[in-house]
Amino acid sequence: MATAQAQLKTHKGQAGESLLKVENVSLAFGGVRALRDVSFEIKRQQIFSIIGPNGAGKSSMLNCINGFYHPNRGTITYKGRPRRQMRPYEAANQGIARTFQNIALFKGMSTLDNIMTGRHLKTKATLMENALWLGRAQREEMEHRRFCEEIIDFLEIQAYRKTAVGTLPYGLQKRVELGRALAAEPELLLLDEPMAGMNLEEKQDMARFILDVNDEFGMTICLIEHDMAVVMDLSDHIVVLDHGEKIGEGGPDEVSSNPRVIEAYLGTSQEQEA
Ligand SMILES: Nc1ncnc2c1ncn2[C@@H]1O[C@H](COP(=O)(O)OP(=O)(O)OP(=O)(O)O)[C@@H](O)[C@H]1O
Repeated sequence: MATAQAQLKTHKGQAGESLLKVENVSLAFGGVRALRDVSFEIKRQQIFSIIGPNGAGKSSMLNCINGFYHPNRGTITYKGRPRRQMRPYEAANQGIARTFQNIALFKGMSTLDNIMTGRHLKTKATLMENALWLGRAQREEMEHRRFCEEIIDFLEIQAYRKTAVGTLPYGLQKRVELGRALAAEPELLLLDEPMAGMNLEEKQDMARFILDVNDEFGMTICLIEHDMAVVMDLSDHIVVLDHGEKIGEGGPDEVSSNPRVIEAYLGTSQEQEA
């Protein structure tokens, strides 16, 4: 039987192939233009970051990618298939998983049970089979449990597997949320501010897990993050948004020396950190 780690690797694809292409995407909420004609491409096995000041349109972009929002204009091509509109469950079915800026876990449920909810879309047994607890439902449940236990080992949260997540420190809750996203066996993992609210040690742990997920499973990761040290350390490629517009992109060196990016964002974020 394949281990969870082997299963997570099977989606690897060819490094450097286009996984997601965003072309001329615009999105407005009434008079607010959240995204204006934004284009970029995420390649397989990249760690790709979207940065920019508050209100720049970063979360709106993630919401377009995973089908929460539908762009007014433009196209998103995922695994070679262009689409204007995609519903969140379709995006999830096709291998896009996401964590949220504000943790979205079931606080009263254990770590294991929260991670198990990430396997929901992998369930093939019918409602009736589940209700009557027939053979296939039992086998699936055991298989999902084994998969989730292996994710728990990988994320080093064995000690908390039966603990209600609401009682865990913030950094560990974020790790459980990552575990739940991994349980869906995604090909594209969207992380919305994975380090927000963490202390230095928690940030270092999370950075290590993001790198391991990318290295060991070849998983493509797109993240939004305000901690520039983390972004510059982790990213292969960065896109910078400001007022809904793309104002720069490239590798960490290219982006951090781009005068437009420094003026709109890095200057202020560096001042805030000083
Ligand atoms: N559901 C919505 N309804 C109305 N306006 C929205 C909605 N979602 C986002 N906006 C607006 O779109 C713009 C971009 O917001 P978005 O949350 O995408 O920015 P962001 O870069 O993620 O910001 P932050 O770093 O503060 O999270 C903002 O002006 C915001 O108020």
